[in-house]
Amino acid sequence: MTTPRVKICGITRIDDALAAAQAGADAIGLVFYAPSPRAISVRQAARIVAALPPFVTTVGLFVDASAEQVRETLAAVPLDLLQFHGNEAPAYCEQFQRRWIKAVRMRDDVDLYAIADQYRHADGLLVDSYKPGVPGGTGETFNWERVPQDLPLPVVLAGGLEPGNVAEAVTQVRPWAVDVSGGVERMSVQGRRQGGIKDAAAIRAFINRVK
Ligand SMILES: O=C(O)c1ccccc1N[C@@H]1O[C@H](COP(=O)(O)O)[C@@H](O)[C@H]1O
Repeated sequence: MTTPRVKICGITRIDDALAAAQAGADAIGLVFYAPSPRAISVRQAARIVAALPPFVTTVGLFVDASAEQVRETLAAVPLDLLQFHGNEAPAYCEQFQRRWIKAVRMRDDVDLYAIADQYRHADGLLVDSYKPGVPGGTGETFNWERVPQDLPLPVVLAGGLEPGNVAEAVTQVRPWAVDVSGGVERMSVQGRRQGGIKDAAAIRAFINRVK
């Protein structure tokens, strides 16, 4: 089995981006979706990308954004890949002349073969948990048995991954990559995740478990 790539999503601070890179992350994700606790401004995103060492893929996450918002972001931030996490149609995703992946929220009726066919020009399918009213970053897992091994697109597994469950997830699903956000965030004293603030030790533990 190929060792899965790791994307650390929801980065909002330069120090967290550098911690992810030093721990061996293959990609970082920047959330351009205002309602998210991990939302980032274009200006801060540009600063983070400029601070990164080479060979770390920069991913811009959008949720049903206008095409203008995506274009304006691309003009200011050198993103390598776009992650569409809403209800974007294939033609919309293809218009930016940039590599892209499509997120699929695993509702009960989802047919991943049909979606892979519909989004056949994507560079990958990101499979995430379904929670009504929450487009992503749910911190919840889903039934990994629902992800077939023979999809025609690279699979990025997401949804509630953390250092304690990622090894099992990788063994079961054999994804091309894994994506984590909440599972490597700092905890408050009340035991709540601090949206957008990462925990360097948790990032290291997560990547060590995968690799
Ligand atoms: O991180 C967010 O706040 C977010 C908001 C809207 C859409 C997607 C979002 N994040 C993505 O959700 C999955 C799972 O996150 P988690 O590990 O369960 O917290 C992941 O792909 C993030 O990139």
